[in-house]
Amino acid sequence: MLTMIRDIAAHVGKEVKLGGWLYNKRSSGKIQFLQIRDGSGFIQGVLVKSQVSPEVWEKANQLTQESSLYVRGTVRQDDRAPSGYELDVTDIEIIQVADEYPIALKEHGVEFLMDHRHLWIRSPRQQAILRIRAEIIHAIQDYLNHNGFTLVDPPVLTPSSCEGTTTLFHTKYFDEDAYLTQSGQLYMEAAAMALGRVYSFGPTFRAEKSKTRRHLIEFWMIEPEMAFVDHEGNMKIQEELVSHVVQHVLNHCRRELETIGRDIAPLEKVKPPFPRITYDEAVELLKKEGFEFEWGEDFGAPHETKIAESFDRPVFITHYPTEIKAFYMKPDPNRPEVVLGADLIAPEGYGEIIGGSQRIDDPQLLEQRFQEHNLPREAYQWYMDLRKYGTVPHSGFGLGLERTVAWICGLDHVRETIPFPRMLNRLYP
Ligand SMILES: NC(=O)C[C@H]([NH3+])C(=O)NS(=O)(=O)OC[C@H]1O[C@@H](n2cnc3c(N)ncnc32)[C@H](O)[C@@H]1O
Ligand SMILES: [Mg+2]
Repeated sequence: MLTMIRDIAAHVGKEVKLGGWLYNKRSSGKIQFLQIRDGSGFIQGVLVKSQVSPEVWEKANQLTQESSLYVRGTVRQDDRAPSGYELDVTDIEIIQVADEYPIALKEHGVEFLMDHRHLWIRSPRQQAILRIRAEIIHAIQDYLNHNGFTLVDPPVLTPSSCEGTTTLFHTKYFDEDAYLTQSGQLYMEAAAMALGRVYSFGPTFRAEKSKTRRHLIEFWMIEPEMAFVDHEGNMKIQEELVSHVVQHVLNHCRRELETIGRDIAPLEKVKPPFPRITYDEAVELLKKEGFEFEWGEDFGAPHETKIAESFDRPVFITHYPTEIKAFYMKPDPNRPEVVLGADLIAPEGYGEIIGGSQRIDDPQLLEQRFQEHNLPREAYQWYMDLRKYGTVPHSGFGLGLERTVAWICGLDHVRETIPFPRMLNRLYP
C-alpha cells in the first residue's frame, strides 16, 4: 500500500513506499537530493552513495524531470526541509524515464505555458490555485447546503437566451436551433417555485469577443434563486456567502496562499455587511474622480476599479438603469427607470464577481419586456407560466467562479483560475 506524502507525518522512523514524479534533483557528488511529488505534496528524498547499492545510485542518475517512479525509504523529521520531513531513500523503481520536459524550471512566455496547460498544471503554483478553486467550490456548497438551498441542475442545451442574444453559442438540436446556456437562472426560477431555495453550479457559455483578463468563453457559475426573498435579502445572502468563502479559504488554504504569494491582509477585511452604493452615487463618485461619464452608460473595468478603491471590502452597486440591464430584472416601483438589482464589485481591481436582482413577478410587465426586448414569445412560454401559476416575489444571483478565484488568489488573469481555459482564439488543449 503506497503512503501519500500528505500523510507522511504519521510515518516518522518507519519505512514507506511512495509513488510519484521527480519534480527536480540536485547532486553534491556523494549525495543526491530528489524532489519528489505525488499530487498530494512534495518531499525531498536523500540518497547517500555509500548507503545504497550501485544499481539504486545509477537509477537516480538516470532520472529526468517528471520521470515517474516508486521510491522506498525511511521517514525522518527535519525542520530544515520545506515539508518538515525527508525520506532517506533505500530503493528506487523507475516507471518511466520522462522525455526532456518542455516546462523547465525557468520563466516561460504565457502562450507557451497555455499551449502546455496540460503539463503546466503540474507546477506548484498551478496546483495551489486549483486546490484553492476546489476549496472555494466546497465552501460555496457548504454554505448553501447548510442554509436551506437544494442543488438543482439546469439544462446546458437551451432554446433561448437569458443574457441577451449577442453572446449566444448556436448549435443544432436535430432539426431545431439550440444554444449553449448563458446562465441557468430562468430554470432556477422554475425550481425555486418548487423547492423554495435552490442553486445551480455548472459551466456557462458566452461567445464574448472580449480579450480581457476577466473574460472566459466557458466559465463556471453558481446561481442561487430564492422564493419570497427581495432585493435587500438577496444582497444579504450574497455578502454572507462571499464572507463564508473567504474565511474558509483563510482557514484551510494557508499553505497554498503562501505558495502563490497572496497578501491575505485585504481578505481578512471581508466581513459583512458590505457597503452599498447606488448607480447614481457611483456616477457622482466617478465624476468627482475626473471621469467623463454619462448617466445611462454601463461601468467598464476602470470604473469598477475606481469605485472599489473607496472601500476595503466588496461593494454592491445597486439600482442600475433599467435600460442597460437584462429583461427579467424588476424595476424599482418608486423609480421604474432603475432596477432592484446589484453587481458585487470585488476590491483590488477584480471588478464584478456577482450579478443579481429581484425578478419581475408581474405577468403583464413580463409580457411588455418580451416585446421591448423582441424575445421569441413561444420559447419563453414556460417562463411566463411561472407568473401565471402562483407568482411570488423572488430574487437570485450568479457568482462567477473564476473571477472569485482570481480575486481571492490575487491573480492577474482568469486563465490561471480554471484547469483548461477557453478564451478568444484558445480551444487547445
Ligand atoms: N442567476 C443570475 O442572476 C445570473 C445572471 N443570469 C447572469 O448571468 N448575470 S451576469 O451576466 O452578470 O453573470 C454573472 C457573473 O458571471 C461572471 N461572468 C459573466 N460573464 C463572464 C465571462 N465572460 N467570463 C468570466 N466570468 C463571467 C461574472 O462574475 C458575473 O458577475
Ligand atoms: Mg453582470
